[in-house]
Amino acid sequence: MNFKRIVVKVGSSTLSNQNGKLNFSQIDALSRQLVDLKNQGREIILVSSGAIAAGMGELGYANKPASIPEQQACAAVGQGLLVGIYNKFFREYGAKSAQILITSSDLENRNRYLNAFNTLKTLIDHGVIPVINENDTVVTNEIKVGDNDTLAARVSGLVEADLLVNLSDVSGLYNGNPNAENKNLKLISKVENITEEIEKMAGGRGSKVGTGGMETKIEAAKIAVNSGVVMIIGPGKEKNSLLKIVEMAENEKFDLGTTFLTAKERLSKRKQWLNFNLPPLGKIIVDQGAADALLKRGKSLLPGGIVEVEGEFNSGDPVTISDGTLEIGKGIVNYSSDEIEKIKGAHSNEIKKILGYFNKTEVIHRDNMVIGGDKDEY
Ligand SMILES: Nc1ncnc2c1ncn2[C@@H]1O[C@H](COP(=O)(O)OP(=O)(O)O)[C@@H](O)[C@H]1O
Ligand SMILES: N[C@@H](CCC(=O)OP(=O)(O)O)C(=O)O
Repeated sequence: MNFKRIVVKVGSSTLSNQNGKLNFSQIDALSRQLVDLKNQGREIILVSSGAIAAGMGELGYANKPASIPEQQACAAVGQGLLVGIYNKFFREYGAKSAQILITSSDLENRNRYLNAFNTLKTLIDHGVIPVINENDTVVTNEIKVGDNDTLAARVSGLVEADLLVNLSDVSGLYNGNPNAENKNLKLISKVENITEEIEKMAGGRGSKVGTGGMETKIEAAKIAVNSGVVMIIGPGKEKNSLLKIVEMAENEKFDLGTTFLTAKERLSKRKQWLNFNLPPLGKIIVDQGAADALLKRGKSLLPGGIVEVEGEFNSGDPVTISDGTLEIGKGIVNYSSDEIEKIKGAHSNEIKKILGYFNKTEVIHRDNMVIGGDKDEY
């Protein structure tokens, strides 16, 4: 396998000490390895946490402050410091870098999503290593859950990366939380399917500076593998671990960390955006016939198969599709929740009579839909 385009995510716990002071040897070693990978002819994007941790030291906090505004203040102070340090090391090793601050809601907006792609692609074409972090000043949820893991996965789908390496303070995913003083834990070296059993293994954060723990890394792995990107969780602090991980992955070995394999083909960029970046605003529940048509026969959703509508949404909004028990997909609707309430169960040629006007035959067209079990879409 050839991994040309690689996204590397590094956690706060790898870049800083428990007291919030930055670990310069670690940042130096990471920068050197990133430039080595670039000099091997690869395209590299770094998603780096560590702004809050860097700011903690600067503003005199020994522990992560409890309030979100204080954490945001730390991030604002720390982000500049962090990027300055990366810049220094990258320049020393002969590479250029750029700062990109981005939030999940930026990626929900189709134009911003495509703008982010265009900027990243142009930077890569110039041989620059983009350094991405969440724009912590304007978000609160991401700070609470440590969304850089999922942000890195979304970015890896956005740029159509071949590999996402998530460097952490653990060697990979264990069959239990090492934080909970579990003994005799086993490292899972390869995950072919992210089953419920795998999800249950993941617990919360392990250090005073990390956020989200293994839970957010498993969520990230789901996004990555469904976007056609292999993801590896590996030890950030082990000497030359990043170089070793990339070499190992190219040789299809599984000696270091945990590798999440891609089971399916990459979703198209538009379907990735719909599936992983757009939060649903409502739910449409369909009958068994419609569920079968969507799951097995690649059909669009017509009003006749709809039994229930939940939430309030407009035409053009994203919704989930459920068979009443399980979520079977996601799509963008051609009718509002009020309109669907009126036309549900009806034949498409009755829409005009019921509403007094006609928009589209389908409530959700196949092109605007991602269905979980539908192999040809992955
Ligand atoms: N099953 C598990 N296997 C490995 N680590 C786990 C597991 N469950 C929870 N963890 C915790 O997740 C931590 C890594 O996540 P986190 O603290 O957010 O670090 P980072 O800053 O690298 O994102 C580990 O230190 C570990 O304590
Ligand atoms: N944006 C925050 C990091 C949030 C986060 O995801 O942290 P981590 O779990 O260390 O990757 C910061 O730079 O401090």
